[in-house]
Formats: sequence, structure tokens, C-alpha cells
Amino acid sequence: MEAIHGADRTINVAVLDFDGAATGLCRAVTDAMKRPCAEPVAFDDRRRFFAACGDTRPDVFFVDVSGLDSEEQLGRLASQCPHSVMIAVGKEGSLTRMLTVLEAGAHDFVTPPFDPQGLAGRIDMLLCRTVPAPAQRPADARSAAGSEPAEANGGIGNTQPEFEGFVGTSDRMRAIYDQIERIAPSHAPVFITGESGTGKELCARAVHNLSSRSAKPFIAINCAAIPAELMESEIFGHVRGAFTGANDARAGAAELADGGTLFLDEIGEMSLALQSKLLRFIQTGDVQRVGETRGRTVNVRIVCATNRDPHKEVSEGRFREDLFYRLHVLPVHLPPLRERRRDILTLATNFLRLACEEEKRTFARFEPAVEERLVAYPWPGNVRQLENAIRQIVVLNDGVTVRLGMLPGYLVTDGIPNEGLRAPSSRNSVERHFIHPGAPIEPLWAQERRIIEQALDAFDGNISQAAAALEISPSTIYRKKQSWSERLAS
Ligand SMILES: Nc1ncnc2c1ncn2[C@@H]1O[C@H](COP(=O)(O)OP(=O)(O)OP(=O)(O)O)[C@@H](O)[C@H]1O
Repeated sequence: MEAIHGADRTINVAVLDFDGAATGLCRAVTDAMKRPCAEPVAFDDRRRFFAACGDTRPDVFFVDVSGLDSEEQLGRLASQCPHSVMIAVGKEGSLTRMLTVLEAGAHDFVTPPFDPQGLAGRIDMLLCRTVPAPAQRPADARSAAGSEPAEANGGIGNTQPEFEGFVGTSDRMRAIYDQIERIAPSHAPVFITGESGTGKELCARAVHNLSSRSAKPFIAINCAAIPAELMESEIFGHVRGAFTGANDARAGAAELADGGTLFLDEIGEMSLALQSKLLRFIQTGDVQRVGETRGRTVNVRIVCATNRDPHKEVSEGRFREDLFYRLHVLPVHLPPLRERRRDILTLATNFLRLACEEEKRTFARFEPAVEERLVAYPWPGNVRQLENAIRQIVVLNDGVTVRLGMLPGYLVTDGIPNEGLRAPSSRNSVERHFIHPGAPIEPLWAQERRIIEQALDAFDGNISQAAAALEISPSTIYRKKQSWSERLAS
């Protein structure tokens, strides 16, 4: 019964009920849901219900909490089924009971009079947010989900890698997946740019894995991590006695990668002297070990990456122009996380799942205030920083729901560590702009334009979503856009 989580898939529902009320509610809710639902499986025996749910993990379960001994049973169930939506059904609500039920991991605690319609909408939304999709081949994923991806429902949606280890379904990332698929079969060099932590190495590996070289080695060298004097021997190898400490002959990365891919990370850090040698190697295919006069021919595909602006490096004389044009044949640019904010929660949920598996923890979700923070933060260290933040939360805390108080300090305070963009989309966050005395004041229309354009960027140009986040109507955005073009044209 484990879920396959496309929007059109049949949803499995179970209900624990002692007097018929929860089953009645469950039927009314499933009738009102947009997704197809299987006939709810009803239980009136607690033991059988918990055992069955633990085994089969339905997508949604309704639990009549009036017959439970303690909320601990709910907590265990929430941990066992982290991707299921749990609705607690009570006879009457006290605030304390509600809080303990929610703390145990229920998504909602409902008491009569019920609102099946409203609950159906909420469950539809929660299903998008909590439930992972199965790993799919990218082409299948994009054709099956492509026309109506989970993100269209405004939720987290797919939390499994979408493409060769990449998580994220934003338009920007989908375009990257397409690009990687197109360039992978070629033998030409690939030049990957992007800020630190945006996934350049992941991209290089994807190019290799999808190429005809995938059965041969992928050898990665980080040009920033190896001292300049050792770099030549790391790439090209050395003969015995070539320099002090070279007690044995050794093959370099270029030889080891024969038939496969040589990934030169942080190539912008390579010295000009070594750049000349690399150029010669690319032109001839000949590897000459340090201390050797005769070379040997190898067949490698070069993929390189840098977080610098390569054009600037060339124009400022730090990177050889001839080498740049040899390498910059198939360029790929990975966007910073702040420019594809809709991927943040998908990535965060994925990292939460992975960290919980590895650290044996039970977190299954983020509370809404945490989601807001995650989406609003500019992530100057990009995906790597997000991954580290989630790992830190998981290691230092326990529970089912990640709460605001568990976030690292820099995410809780309003500070922006670097010059990154502050998210415009957080409803409850207050933008703080300080105007220093004597500083030029930006006209109101220009400030409005900046804020609206940031919101549009954050939602990949989706006007309805940007308008909802800004709490204005979509027509206001259309009207403003019109007035800016008139103003700029005049
Ligand atoms: N889209 C993504 N989905 C899942 N994980 C990602 C994604 N992008 C990056 N990561 C993860 O983030 C971390 C950093 O990625 P990677 O090392 O590829 O970045 P990079 O751009 O090469 O960084 P640097 O410039 O610092 O070398 C890795 O653990 C990687 O698996």
C-alpha cells in the first residue's frame, strides 16, 4: 500500500473508529478530495489498526483519539509513517489535548462540528508537502508529472532525487537536467559555472554517468585544495626521483581517467604555468609525467568547474584565453539557491529524510514558521549550507516536527550573513530597510518594482503565486508592470 505520489494516483486511507463518527467524517472528506481515494479501511481495534498502519503505511489516516490510552501511540505511528497525513478526531476539544495531539505528530485535530470540505483541501495540500515521490527517470518524471508537477499545488511535492542525485523541480533546474541530458553523449569539454555549493560536482558526475564513458573512471581533482607545486604531478603523474619525495613512479589523474572523465574542479585556481601544460595536453591528448621526456596518449573527456566569472578571469589575465576557448565548449551555469526558492523546501525535506535515516532520528516535517524561514533565507552557501543546517538540526534535536527554536541562530535572527537576496515571499516576516542620513532615496515606484520583481523571481515568474505572497491581487502586478514600462518608455 506504500504510496506512489503523483497528483492523480489513488490515495490509501485508514481509519480507527469506535463509534462511527470518524468513519463518517473520513468518507465525507475522501468524497470531497480532488485526488482519487481508495475505499477507506476501517478498524475498531487499536492493536490491529496500529499494526496494519505500521506495515502498510497508508497515505492518510484518521484516528479517533477518544479511545486512545495515550498520545504516545500517535507519536510512534507518526515516526513509523513519516510521509503519511495523520488526522486526529476528537469528541470535544480542549487546548491542552489539542496541543499534545499535535505535538505527538498529528497534522490536524478536528472536533465536531466537522468541515469535510475544508479538511479535504487541507489534506490535499498536506499530501503534496509530506509525501515523497518515487525515484523516476527524469524523462518519465517530467512527462508524467511535467504537465502538472506537484509544485503546482503549492506544496513540497517530490522529495526524492529528480535527476541523477539532483533534487528540485524548479523551471531553472528542469532546464539544467535537459541541458545535461543533451550534452552528456558528446565528447566535447564541459565548463560548469556557479557559486560554491550549487551542485557543480554533482553536475559533472551526472554528465559522466549519462555518457558512454560511464563504465570507465570519473576522476576529480580540486585545483584549490592541492598545493601549486604538487598540482602538475597530481594531474600528469611523475617518474621515480622526479622531485624530493617522489620515491616511486605514479600515474596522474589524467592517466587514471583514461577512457572516462577528468573533472577539474576550481579550475580558476590553476597557475598560468600549469594552464599551458593543460592546454598542450588537450591539444595532443599526450600525458607527460613530471620528469619524463616521452608521453603516452590517453582518451579523456574534460569537465571543469569554477565559482569565478571565467570571462572576467580571462580579461584580467588570470586565465589563458586559448585554454578558455578550448574548455568552454559546452557551458552549464548552475543558479544560486536564492534564485530558485521553490526548490528550498523540497531540498530541505530530502535532507531531513536522509539525515534522519543516517542519524536514526524521527523528524518528518517542518512547522510552517520554519518553512517560512527556510524559504526566506538567502543561502549564500547554497545547497551545501542548507544540507549542513538540516544535519545540524537533526543531530542536536529530537521530535517529529522541526520547530523554530531548533534552527541555527543565523536562520532565526533577521541578519543576512552576506549580500544575498532577502526573500520577499514570507508573509509574516517584516522587511527592514534602514535609510542612512544623506543616502540617496530610491523613488517609491522603483522600490515597489524591486520588491515585486524579487517576488516574481522567487516564484519563477508565476504572477498568481507572487501576488499571493505579497498579499496583493495579480491584477495589481499587471497594472504596475504596465506603468513601469510606460514610465521607462517616456
Ligand atoms: N540540486 C541538488 N540536489 C541535491 N543535493 C544537492 C543539489 N545541489 C547540491 N547538492 C549537494 O550539495 C553539496 C554541494 O554540492 P557540490 O559539491 O556539487 O557543489 P559545488 O558547486 O561543486 O561546490 P564547490 O564550488 O564548493 O565545490 C553536495 O553534498 C551535493 O550533493
